[in-house]
Amino acid sequence: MALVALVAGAALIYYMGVLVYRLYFSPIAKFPGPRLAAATLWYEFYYDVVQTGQYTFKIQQLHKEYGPIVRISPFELHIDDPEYYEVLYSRSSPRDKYEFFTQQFGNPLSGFGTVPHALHRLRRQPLNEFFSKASISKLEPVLTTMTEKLCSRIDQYKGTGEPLSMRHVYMCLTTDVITLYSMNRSWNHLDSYDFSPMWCKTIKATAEAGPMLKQFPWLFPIINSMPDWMLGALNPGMLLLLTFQRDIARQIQNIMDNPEEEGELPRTIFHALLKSNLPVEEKSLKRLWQEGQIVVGAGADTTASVLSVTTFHILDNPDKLQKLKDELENAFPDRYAPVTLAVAEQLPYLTNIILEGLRLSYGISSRLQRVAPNETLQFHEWTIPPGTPVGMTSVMMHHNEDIFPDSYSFIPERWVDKSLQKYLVPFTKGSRQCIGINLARAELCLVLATVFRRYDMELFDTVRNRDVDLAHEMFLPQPSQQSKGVRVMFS
Ligand code: HEM
Repeated sequence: MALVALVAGAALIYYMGVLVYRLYFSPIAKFPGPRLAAATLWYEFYYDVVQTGQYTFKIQQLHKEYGPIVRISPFELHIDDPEYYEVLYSRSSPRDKYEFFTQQFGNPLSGFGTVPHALHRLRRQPLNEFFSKASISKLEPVLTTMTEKLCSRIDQYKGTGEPLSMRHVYMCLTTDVITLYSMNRSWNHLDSYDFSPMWCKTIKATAEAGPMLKQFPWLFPIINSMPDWMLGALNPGMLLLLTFQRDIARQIQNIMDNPEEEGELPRTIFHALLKSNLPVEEKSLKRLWQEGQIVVGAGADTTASVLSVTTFHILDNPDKLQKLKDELENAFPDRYAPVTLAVAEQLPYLTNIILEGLRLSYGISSRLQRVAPNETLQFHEWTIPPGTPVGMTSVMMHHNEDIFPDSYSFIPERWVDKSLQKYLVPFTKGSRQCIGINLARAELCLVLATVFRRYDMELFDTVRNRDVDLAHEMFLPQPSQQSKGVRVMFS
């Protein structure tokens, strides 16, 4: 009994000490923000886990109350000032990631999950050529074939009055493209009779588990050691994720066992990594499946979400729809001929539609922290000590009313002013910018041009604030839990 009291007393003194340190002596003690957020990570936990993806909205409010820089946790700062974006997300100065945040994905060995700047540079380098603009333009025939396959599936529904759930439909396409391109084996989701809704669920469940895993990373080994039946009963989403990981690992093991000849480009990202001059420990199966999981996960839902949100906004604005249709008809007189990327990319209205779609779908909706390991950052009168995680958020950038007036409205015309592009950050900027940006842009351009040239489309029971607008911030933006998705009828 006395021992228990002693331990409890010692723990209490320890936690009081931590509290006093965080509030008064931490290197970021002087930054404005709620005292509770400065004292404990439970503040963030409450908004992210208990309230399900609400911390982004709370941070928005905190900026209104405390100004453009806020301490949002015992360790982390957040900035809302579009002019600071390129300083924080620097291309030239070293920027680490923030381990507390990246650990939620369970992929510390992937480029995406890598914390130190130099190691990230090393890991990313062998993949750069694979996803360069030149490599992606060689991929056009594959993209065209996949887009035609998408159309043949849409044709089955055309004129039937049966709506299609566009995030599922688009995600089949984006998944087939990224798996074929990066692993040389398409998962053929476009062949699925119901557009693989389970796959969308898997990615959503992965993102949903993130906030909890971020706070309690020791859950990972427990999850990994559970038998499948138990995990499936406790959390079906996690089981889906493990199945996805195992599938990729099997495929890589196959490649490692049968290294094959190569064409102009390595046949898969794994061939590229295996033949690179990375040190041998960087070529382990464990690291490769983590890289594979990130590339497939990052390449599928992000692009599908932008396509689906953009489709909604075009159809929700009949005057813009007509303008787009006129431009496409002019450029591609035969509505059934495949669209060519070189022509589509030059169309000014389509280009502005895509920019506006990217703005209103945000890309990744959570804050992305960067840590300047050796540099003291200066933000107005505030001096930020080296090693401090600082985040900014695309949602706040894209709704800055000084830069994007009437920011919740879909106004492609605003992009006539090219200087605005500096503030569009769905792919973030700097050394950690999305590696798939060229592929994503090519997919957005080809798919939107093809679908809107070929079909007459109408929204089906799709309500913006229920089905489209950001309601839960789960790394990827999610609409309300009542959402039935963006549903479209084709004729
Ligand atoms: C519209 C579609 C897309 C958007 C909005 C998007 C957005 C982003 C963002 C914001 C990041 C940085 C994340 C961070 O800082 O933590 C990122 C990283 C990444 N994205 Fe994308 N992405 C898209 C499509 C793709 C595609 C098609 C691929 C396929 C290759 C891809 C692969 C990756 C990878 C591998 C990373 C990690 C890069 C690194 O850390 O070096 N993304 N993406």
